[in-house]
Amino acid sequence: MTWLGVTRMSFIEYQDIIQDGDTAIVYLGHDSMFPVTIQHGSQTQTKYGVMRHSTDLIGKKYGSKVTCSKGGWVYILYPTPELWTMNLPHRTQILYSTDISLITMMLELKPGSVVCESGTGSGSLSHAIIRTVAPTGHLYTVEFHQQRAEKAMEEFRQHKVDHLVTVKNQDVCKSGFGMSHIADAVFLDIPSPWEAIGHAKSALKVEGGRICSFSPCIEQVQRTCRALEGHGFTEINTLEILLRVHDVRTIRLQIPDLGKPLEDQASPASDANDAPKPMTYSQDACSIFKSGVPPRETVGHTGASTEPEKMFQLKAHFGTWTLSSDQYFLSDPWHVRSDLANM
Ligand SMILES: C[S@@+](CC[C@H](N)C(=O)[O-])C[C@H]1O[C@@H](n2cnc3c(N)ncnc32)[C@H](O)[C@@H]1O
Repeated sequence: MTWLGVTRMSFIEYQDIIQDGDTAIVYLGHDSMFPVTIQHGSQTQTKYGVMRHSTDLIGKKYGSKVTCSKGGWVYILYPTPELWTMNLPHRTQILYSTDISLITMMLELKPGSVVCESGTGSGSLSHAIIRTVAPTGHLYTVEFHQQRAEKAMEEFRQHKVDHLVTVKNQDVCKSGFGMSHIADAVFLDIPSPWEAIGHAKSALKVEGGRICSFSPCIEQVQRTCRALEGHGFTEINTLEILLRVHDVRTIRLQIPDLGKPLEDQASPASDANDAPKPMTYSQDACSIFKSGVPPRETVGHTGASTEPEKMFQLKAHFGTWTLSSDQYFLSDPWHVRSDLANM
């Protein structure tokens, strides 16, 4: 993409040099980052002092260590969908990268895929989908809250991915996605997904489309599963993904004293009548190991709440269906479901 003769930053193509108009991520540490729009003449305050965009940022390489006015330093990072998810302005609850990775895999998204999504929310998942389906695929995302739809479109333009996404401001349960039989995949993150299953089916391609609906409550999951079954979806699964981060610890273990090696012993036979001796350990000799220790407790949710005390149980469920003329088949082509035929 070109702008005034130079390549402009885009969330789907890496660019080396920080330029006026870019969205960059200011990295102060693993738990301390924020996004900034680079602008000639602007400045950004950090706890390490001020950064002047014209002199400290524009023209520098992404990944550079930038020293602020009080002497401390930060890194300026190129924005990826993962970094955006960690730093975006929240207008709603959002999906995080753990769930996004499972959703991307189970929906079999790839470059060229056509995807329908609702609701757009804060655009966290949308950015990841757009990066995956680029450069030839497309995301159609439906959001019934007007300001959220407008803000998402503005961000897609700013991030130079607007040619890969269409935002529609409508109620997906009433008006659907506004297309028929072209989507490879549909994703739902709305309070009443069961009301949108019929529209999702109409949007999906005639054979082999996949759908995923993400819900925090098991009652929502049950209603959606029933709706999926009723509309002829097959292979319906309910999945939960739990992230287990291992702490790396350094452990010192004493080395047991195993005696002399056999070849150094005068005569192995001389020890034959000796009773077994208790294991002894050398006082000084230790081996140092690195060990991965799993957490004692695993947080039972990975999305829908950023506050640990609000622990929702999250379920994502997936269904695939294939349709051939007037009959529905399971994905095993030998097995025709007679109860779904003629639906
Ligand atoms: C939890 S947020 C989605 C977050 C999004 N997945 C993300 O990662 O940023 C749910 C969104 O769905 C929208 N929504 C709820 N019901 C809807 C409907 N029937 N049609 C369209 N949008 C709807 C809400 O306005 C809200 O913005």
